[in-house]
Amino acid sequence: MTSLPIERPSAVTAEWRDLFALTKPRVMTLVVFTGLCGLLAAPVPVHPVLGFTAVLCIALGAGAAGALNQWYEADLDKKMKRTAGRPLPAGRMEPRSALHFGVGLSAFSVVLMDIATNHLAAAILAVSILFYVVIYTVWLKRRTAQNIVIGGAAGAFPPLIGWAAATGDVTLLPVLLFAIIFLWTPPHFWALSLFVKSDYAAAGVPMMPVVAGLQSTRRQAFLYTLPMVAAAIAPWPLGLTGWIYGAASIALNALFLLFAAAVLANKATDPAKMKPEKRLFGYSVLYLFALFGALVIDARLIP
Ligand code: HEM
Ligand SMILES: CC(C)=CCC/C(C)=C/CC/C(C)=C/COP(=O)(O)OP(=O)(O)O
Repeated sequence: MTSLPIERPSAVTAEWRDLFALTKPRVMTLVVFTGLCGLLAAPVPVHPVLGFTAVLCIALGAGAAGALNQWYEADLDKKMKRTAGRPLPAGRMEPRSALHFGVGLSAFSVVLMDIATNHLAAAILAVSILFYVVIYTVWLKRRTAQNIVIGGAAGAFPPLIGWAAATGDVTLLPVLLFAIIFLWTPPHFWALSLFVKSDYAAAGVPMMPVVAGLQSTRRQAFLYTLPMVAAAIAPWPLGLTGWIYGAASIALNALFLLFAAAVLANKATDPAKMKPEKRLFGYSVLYLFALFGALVIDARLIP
């Protein structure tokens, strides 16, 4: 019997795959989606080529920031099960290549955004990259359990960038979109950190459950959920959106509150018994996709 030849990826394919992995593609889908929604929710017609270029710049900038984050924290990533297989800790890539890739792509995304749209959008993109790399990764992540509260602001900028790219300015609605993601980040991340606490403890990263304990983290995640719900519903009573967004946001936020309350009520210390935490984390991702999707449907369907 003849055996079939095993297909191995060529070295070149494997290198491209690692460069792509350096951009944290799964997490960045939501970053890019919220940026796209900020652009589409703006009350101005946007030329498709310009819109596409703006969203591409957000994707490139976010990916570049992800690469710089991985360049800086390869030592931490090596100590955690979830991240040990990344290109740098696994030794499949030279740190210098990741640094050049991250710096080059950051500069390219900001310059292209500036040429294609306007100074404001390019400036906010540059601030987001710097915020994630310098404020979060270099400064706060290893120093304080408030790292993701302050540093997490980086991930809240994309809708502002999209809106600014379309209109050249920033008004109340995009500021509320920023606030929603800013307040969403603690329940999103702390839900996850509750059931991967041991990973962070092993790496010596002062994430909230490691520093303040499980119950305090559950309480704080719930406390951020309350203003998040208010910020997420506010655009409708303020007259900034129509009823489609209003109805969707009430339903989505009611469910978020319910899941966050279930986490608050859970007293488990064993990750195997943290179903409510896993559910809240999974739902947090779905929630943001659905909320921003509803915003665009509302903005485009209701004149
Ligand atoms: C500092 C703030 C944040 C931290 C520390 C954080 C951390 C994490 C971690 C550790 C994961 C799971 C593992 C992974 O796929 O790498 C994750 C998943 C995810 N995060 Fe966040 N996150 C933050 C903010 C955000 C923001 C602002 C967004 C987008 C708006 C986002 C979108 C996602 C998505 C879509 C996933 C699921 C990825 C998948 O399916 O694998 N995160 N986050
Ligand atoms: C436009 C632009 C520049 C956007 C930036 C997007 C941004 C800040 C996203 C934050 C989400 C993210 C990848 C968190 C991971 O935290 P971590 O680095 O602690 O996670 P890890 O443990 O998986 O490395």
